[in-house]
Parts: sequence; structure tokens; C-alpha cells
Amino acid sequence: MGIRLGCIADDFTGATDLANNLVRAGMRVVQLIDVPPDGAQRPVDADAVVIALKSRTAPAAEAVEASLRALAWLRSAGAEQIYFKYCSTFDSTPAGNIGPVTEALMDALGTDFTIATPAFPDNGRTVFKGHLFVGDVLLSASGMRHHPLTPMTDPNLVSVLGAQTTRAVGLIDHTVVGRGADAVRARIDDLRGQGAGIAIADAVSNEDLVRLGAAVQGLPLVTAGSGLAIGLPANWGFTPSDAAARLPPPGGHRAVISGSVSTATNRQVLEFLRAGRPAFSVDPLRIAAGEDVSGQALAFAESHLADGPVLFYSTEAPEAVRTVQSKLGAVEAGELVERTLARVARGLVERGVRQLVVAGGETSGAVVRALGVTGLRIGPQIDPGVPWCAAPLPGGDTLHITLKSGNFGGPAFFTDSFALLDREVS
Ligand SMILES: Nc1ncnc2c1ncn2[C@@H]1O[C@H](COP(=O)(O)OP(=O)(O)OP(=O)(O)O)[C@@H](O)[C@H]1O
Ligand SMILES: O=C(O)[C@@H](O)C(=O)CO
Repeated sequence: MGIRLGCIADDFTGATDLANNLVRAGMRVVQLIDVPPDGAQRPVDADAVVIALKSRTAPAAEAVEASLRALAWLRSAGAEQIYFKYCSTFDSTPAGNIGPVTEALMDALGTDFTIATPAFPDNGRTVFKGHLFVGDVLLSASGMRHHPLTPMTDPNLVSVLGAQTTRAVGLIDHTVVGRGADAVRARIDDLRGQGAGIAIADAVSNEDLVRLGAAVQGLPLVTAGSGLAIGLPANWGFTPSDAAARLPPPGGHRAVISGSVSTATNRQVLEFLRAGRPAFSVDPLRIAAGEDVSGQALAFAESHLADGPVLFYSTEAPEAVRTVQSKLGAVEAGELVERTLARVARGLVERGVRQLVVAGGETSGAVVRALGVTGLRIGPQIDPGVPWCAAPLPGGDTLHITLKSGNFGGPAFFTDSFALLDREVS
């Protein structure tokens, strides 16, 4: 039997977030890093496969091309429904990539309608009358307005998505969602009749997501944050389960790599520093000046790993990030930092780190690729949207790794995560 649900995630933290929700809703999930090469072994015993891409901030044409390759692979593996996963804060720009990728997937699947909802109430993301809230504030008043690559300044998702696609965008509002799956299906028929191709769907609770999940049974394509995964597996008879996949016992040194500049990560870095734990600051301006910052970081690691976890961070408050970007350019600064943190990650693993926390989606993509990891097994959840995972390293060892989305996790995440690993897995 082929897989039921084929998922395309636009970044690596988002992919584990989605896989985590699917596992908790009862599916057996395999997460792959990038589209497997021709001839690679297909996952067996999986109800869902999540392909993690690093396409969120790539040029739109590249994001479309990678997503279509992922789609082709998932269809050839038998996927019955496709799930395009993007960020719960709808990270994108007027150039894309949510709109262009959605349209390309719709065209390739020959479908004229899909829904879009980044709602993830367990992490404070709710959609009401088409407007996205982050906690108690509109998206545009949240820290996302300062995001270095995808600043979000308009909370109205109908207009945000409308600017990125040639298809008309409609709304399935909360009054409809609250009435249940039949009402949502009727609204979809209405919108189709009016010529809309995509509908933003309101959801302010997990119950809304369960109703939406039931309503979209049979749609060839759904697009969402990870929240919709709470409601979809029931369409195939899966039932929620807390029994996350068991991971092998962890070993080796512990480290944290943080290239996220989001609000929650800033708090987590401060908390770690306040506790007086060993930490090395990776300064983009020193990298740009030609200093061997990764070499210095690894020298620091050698004298502190025994007292780990050790933190390596480029995380800064928005004003400091803006200063760096004005000197180096936003994209250039991002790439410089990602390359350096990826080199540090490789050096850490060479020095015996086998338990690694990575903060930030782009950062996770760079790190995971640099480590040669091709797949992840999903383990216990640390905080909503963030599970521990196990990854085989090219040399045969197992790396325990967690990929933390920028705005996820409690203030003590960088130490609590290791405590949970001790408790649940050792
Ligand atoms: N001090 C800094 N100055 C400028 N850019 C930075 C700095 N530190 C990190 N960056 C860049 O900012 C970007 C942060 O993106 P990343 O996706 O890793 O984190 P995030 O956006 O907080 O996380 P998520 O996507 O999971 O919400 C990366 O490209 C990173 O290299
Ligand atoms: O949906 C989210 O917020 C996360 O899974 C994510 O994609 C952050 O990069």
C-alpha cells in the first residue's frame, strides 16, 4: 500500500513540526531531508512522508521547481493527498513563495481549489475573519514585522495571499467553520462558483481544525501550517496517540546552535546567558571582516563541551540585526551566518556532540545539510511543534537533534530540551 499523505514543507523546522503533529494524531511518519535521489530506497511502513525543503526564502522559481520535484516523488510513492506546509506566521513576500508554490502544485495536480490556513492554536496562531493573530496581537504587531527575510506587516491573509497569486482568494470564515464540515464544503462550492481558487480558512481552536480536516477529505491539495495535521489523519481512521516514536538512548556531548533572531529565541538565549552557561557569540561583522569565527567557536567548544550544553549563537535583537543588514545586505548576512553556523555544527559533531538543538528554520536547513543527514525519526515532543528526532550520521552514529522554529518553545528551552531527553529516552 502506498502512503496516504504526502507532505512538502518549505523549511526544516516546519517539517518536524508537521511530522510531530501527524505522529501525535496517530500516523507513522518518515521525514526526509530534500527530495531523495533516484534509486534511493523508499520508506516502508509509513502512513505519511514529509519532505523537508529549504524553499521558504529561495527565489520563487527555485521554490516552485523544488516543490514540483517533491510532488513528483510523493505521487510516485502513492500519496493520496498532498499537504503543502508553510509557516504558522505565513512567512512570505509579495514575490512568494506561498502563492507561486500553491499555484504550481494546483496546476500539476489538475485541481481548481485548495484551502490555506496557518492556524496553530496550541502555539497561539489563530485566524479570525482572515486575519492572523500571534498570541494576543495581529501578525503585523508581532515580532514578525521585524523578520530579517520575510517581514510580515499585513495581517489580512486574503490580501497577503492575493498579492502572490493569479487565482482569486476567498474566505471561509469562523461562522462557517463553526457549523461543521458540511457547511465548509458548501462554502467551498460557493467560492468555486464565484471563481475563487484558494480560500483562507479561519480557525481559532483545535476543534475548528478538526472540522476543517474532515471537510477537506478528498481535496487533492491542502496548504497550511502544521495545525491542520491535527484534523487530517482521522480521515483515514487514525486516532490520536501520545505514544511518540521511541528513540534510541542518547550519548555524546550537548550543544545548541542558534541562528534564529525571532522573539522567542532571543528570550531563550538571554535565559541561557543569565544562567551563566557557556556560550559563544557568532558576530556577522567579524565573519565579514575575514576573522576565522568558526575556528574560534570550535576552540571554545573544545574547552567547554565537557560542561555542556554549550551555546553558539548569532541571535540578536532586531536593531542589531538591522545594523548588520544595512552594512552587509540582508540576504548576504543571512548566508554568511548560516555558512558559519553550519561549519561550527560539522566541527561539533567531529568533536563528539551527539545531542544538538538547532534554533531557526533557515539555520536548521543549513546545519542538517552540512551534517549529511538525509532522514529523521520523530521522537517525544519537547514543546508544541518541537520534537526530539534521531538521525543517522554518515559514519553510522546516531545524532539526537531537535529543530526549533524561531518563535516556538519556552524560555528555558535550551536546557529543558536536554532534561526531557534524559527523562523520556535514556
Ligand atoms: N546577527 C544576525 N544578523 C543578521 N542576520 C542574521 C543574524 N543572525 C542570524 N541571521 C540570519 O537570519 C535568518 C534567521 O532565519 P531562521 O529561519 O534561521 O530563524 P527564524 O526565522 O527565527 O526561524 P523560523 O524560520 O523557524 O521562524 C538566517 O538567515 C540567519 O542566518
Ligand atoms: O509553522 C511554524 O511556525 C513552524 O513550523 C515553522 O515553519 C517555522 O519555521
